Amino acid sequence: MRILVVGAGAVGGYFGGRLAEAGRDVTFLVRERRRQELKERGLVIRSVHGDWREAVSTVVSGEAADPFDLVLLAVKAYYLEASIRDLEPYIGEETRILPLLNGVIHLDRLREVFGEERVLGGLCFIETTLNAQGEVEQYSERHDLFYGALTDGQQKWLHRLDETFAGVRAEVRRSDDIRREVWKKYLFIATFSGITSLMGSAIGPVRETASGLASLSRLFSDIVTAASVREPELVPSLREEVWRTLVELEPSMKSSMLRDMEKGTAVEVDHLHGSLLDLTGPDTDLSLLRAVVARLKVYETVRRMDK
Ligand SMILES: NC(=O)C1=CN([C@@H]2O[C@H](COP(=O)(O)OP(=O)(O)OC[C@H]3O[C@@H](n4cnc5c(N)ncnc54)[C@H](OP(=O)(O)O)[C@@H]3O)[C@@H](O)[C@H]2O)C=CC1
Ligand SMILES: CC(C)(CO)C(=O)C(=O)O
Repeated sequence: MRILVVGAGAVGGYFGGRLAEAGRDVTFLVRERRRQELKERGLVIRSVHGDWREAVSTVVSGEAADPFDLVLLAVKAYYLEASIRDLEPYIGEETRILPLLNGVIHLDRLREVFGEERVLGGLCFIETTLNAQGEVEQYSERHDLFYGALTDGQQKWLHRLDETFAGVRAEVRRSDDIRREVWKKYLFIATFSGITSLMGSAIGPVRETASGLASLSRLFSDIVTAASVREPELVPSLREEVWRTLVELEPSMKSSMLRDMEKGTAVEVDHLHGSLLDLTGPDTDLSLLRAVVARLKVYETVRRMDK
């Protein structure tokens, strides 16, 4: 199986690195700056599960390569359109794309561009970031990746993924209902990234403060209300389970969005939170969700003004 990992960042670098570590045939689609970094230092993973450093194969869009069997897509949502253009030459008739982005609307877009059969369902739970040296740093234990079929036709293809991930140093699981898992993660991450970014804090202190906990609860309720417009049966059925996850999270846990804000990089506000507001009209009372969008938009404005 020839694998193309699009984005050698916090997520792609980690799971792509673990696949390469297990001897799989992995190439990273990168841009020029990242290629230089990887050339000089190799791909470096610093993790509670064991560090790893190795030279990796890279391709920069435009360079010739045969179509790949599997594309692991791990870019931020604001680079989705550019990455679609960049990876198009490497997609063949039999290629399957496994996206690991948070959220859901990228799936609509990928299916529109590449066709429903090519796009699998996927997601991950991992707390990683790229440090100033371009190394993947992992902060907590979880390194879980879920994949599954979004169409009946994809079911027969999944055994190839089972084989590909066998023996890889990560918790990789096939899901029989990946759509449910993707939405569960979306409700969770929209709330978790929203509240930690709004409060500028890990989750523990938010829950420890009465008004912080009330805001967390209100934001979750707003997100469930908005998401239910699109998925009226599935979303309410996930409510209890996702809330339990939010109240049981390790107190020190921060979202990747908050980490991005601490680094001063862009945030996936339109993809994760704005798209939820788009599902409802302007009169729907979603005050906490609107406050999160406003906070993140102001952050983006300040970034632009500082440049
Ligand atoms: N980090 C985390 O802990 C988690 C993140 N996620 C989700 O995973 C997704 C990826 O996030 P994350 O890995 O943190 O993001 P990062 O910014 O760390 O990594 C994304 C990488 O993609 C590269 N990239 C972007 N566009 C292209 C392109 N056209 N061609 C080649 N490379 C490209 C960027 O490279 P360049 O340097 O050139 O810009 C960057 O290295 C997001 O949707 C995020 O929400 C999900 C779970 C956990
Ligand atoms: C919460 C976490 C770390 C779990 O994967 C995540 O998805 C994110 O912060 O983007």
